[in-house]
Amino acid sequence: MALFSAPPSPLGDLLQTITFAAEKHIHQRRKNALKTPYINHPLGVAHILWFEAGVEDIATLQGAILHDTVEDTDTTFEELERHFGAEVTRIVKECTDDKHLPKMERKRLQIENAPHKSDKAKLVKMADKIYNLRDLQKEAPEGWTRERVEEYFVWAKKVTDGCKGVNGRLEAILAGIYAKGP
Ligand SMILES: Nc1nc2c(ncn2[C@@H]2O[C@H](COP(=O)(O)OP(=O)(O)O)[C@@H](OP(=O)(O)OP(=O)(O)O)[C@H]2O)c(=O)[nH]1
Ligand SMILES: [Mn+2]
Repeated sequence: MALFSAPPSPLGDLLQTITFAAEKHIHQRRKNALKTPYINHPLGVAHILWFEAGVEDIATLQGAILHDTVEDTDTTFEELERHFGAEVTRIVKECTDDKHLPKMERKRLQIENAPHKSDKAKLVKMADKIYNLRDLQKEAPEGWTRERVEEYFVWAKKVTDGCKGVNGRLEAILAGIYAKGP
């Protein structure tokens, strides 16, 4: 409960965003052996953007923190709009797969749609893939074969190739990851 009215600030906006995402992902775990809390992933994506890519735009960082809330929890775009406004909601929308579609179709659409996304959504998409690829280099999710990991690398490259032109640092990190491989 707020005891006083905090002044508007990007730091406050970020805290609200982190708290919202943490509550939404509360029951979700990563697919690793330790079953890490899922919130580590969206926070890690925002961390890559700020600390490795030099991204200072708050809406982009908020989009990163919220990027899996609609896809993976009961969160709606209306709810995001109400709490965080139109720009943040648009970024999340651009990063959200339609879960009603078959998986193969979703994967195909990510490749096809990547080049047409906004610059801010491209930043989130690239950082999302960096986080997941690094996870795969450390440890495959439970039940994943070597082949499935390799296929993820091939597919992720096709998606991130379509995101080129907005951040050289992210592109360099991705090039290093693909050169090393799984
Ligand atoms: N590497 C890895 N990924 C994990 C882990 N736990 C959960 N994930 C999530 O799994 C997704 C990648 O697995 P897939 O089999 O391709 O997708 P699926 O979730 O639709 O089954 C990613 O979703 P996403 O972030 O929405 O991204 P993407 O599906 O668009 O790549 C990733 O965040 C983990 O321990 N390691
Ligand atoms: Mn993600």
